[in-house]
Amino acid sequence: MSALANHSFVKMNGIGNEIVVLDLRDVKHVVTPDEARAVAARVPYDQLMVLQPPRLDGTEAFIRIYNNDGSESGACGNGMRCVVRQVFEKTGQASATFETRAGLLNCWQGPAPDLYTVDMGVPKFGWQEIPLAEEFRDTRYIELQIGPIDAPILHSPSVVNMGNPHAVFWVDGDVNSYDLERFGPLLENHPIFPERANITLAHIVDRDHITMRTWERGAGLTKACGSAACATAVAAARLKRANRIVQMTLPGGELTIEWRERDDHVLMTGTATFEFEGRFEPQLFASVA
Ligand SMILES: N[C@@H](CCC[C@H](N)C(=O)O)C(=O)O
Repeated sequence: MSALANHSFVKMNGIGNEIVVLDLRDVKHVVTPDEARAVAARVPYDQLMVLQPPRLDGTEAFIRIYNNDGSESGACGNGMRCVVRQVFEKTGQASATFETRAGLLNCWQGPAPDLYTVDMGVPKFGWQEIPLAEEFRDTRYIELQIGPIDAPILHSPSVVNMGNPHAVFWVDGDVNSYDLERFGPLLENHPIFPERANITLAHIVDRDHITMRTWERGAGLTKACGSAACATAVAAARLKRANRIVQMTLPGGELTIEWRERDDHVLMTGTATFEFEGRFEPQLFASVA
């Protein structure tokens, strides 16, 4: 029987990004793609954040991040804030370090009681780090052969790795006026992205404010993608079109992103909302590997 049978979970959201938090620190079990998809069929989520026993001294947990298609990612900003809130409410802590596949993340409560900040680390810009399938010396803009997509503005994204791959397409005006549902999957799976990519449309309102919308790798259209907000803020600052502290407006809410001058770390601040707790019925995993 699956180790997840009868296990408790918590449903949360990070400004509308649907998150399930599953604390498996008491169980030696790595969730399989089939189990991740079975959980999504029972409790629809964008990302499943699984806490595994810590592998390093001084860390709270090793976090595995699953998209609802069963694939794994190195980063999920909104999901991390949900994990942080859960852990802090249980332990009374106000700061902690977590390990992810992309590295160590320092997290803390603040600057207001309902806000959580995650240090998302240092962005990467090298074409092999994103990764891209071929060499681009300058990743502030890359020329993409997009093919049959009938959207002429979608051609030169900025690309950034924020623990996961991101392509940011700069658009004028309302980010909702583009058919992201149609061309998101084509761009996510474009051959230039060997590990696929998260696809964002972003509009720079002014140097302190950006609006954006994301088609997520492995999850589709979501109300918010925290790592995409970080990638977008950093890409805009790299192009000298925005300041290093910016307000990001996503369909699900607001995030503040700071690309810290002194060490190039990206700090993401926003809320994390509790929805409900539950327990998985054993039969959910009956036919699962
Ligand atoms: N919603 C997330 C990003 C989740 C992972 C992403 N879909 C990927 O596969 O890289 C966020 O808030 O960062």
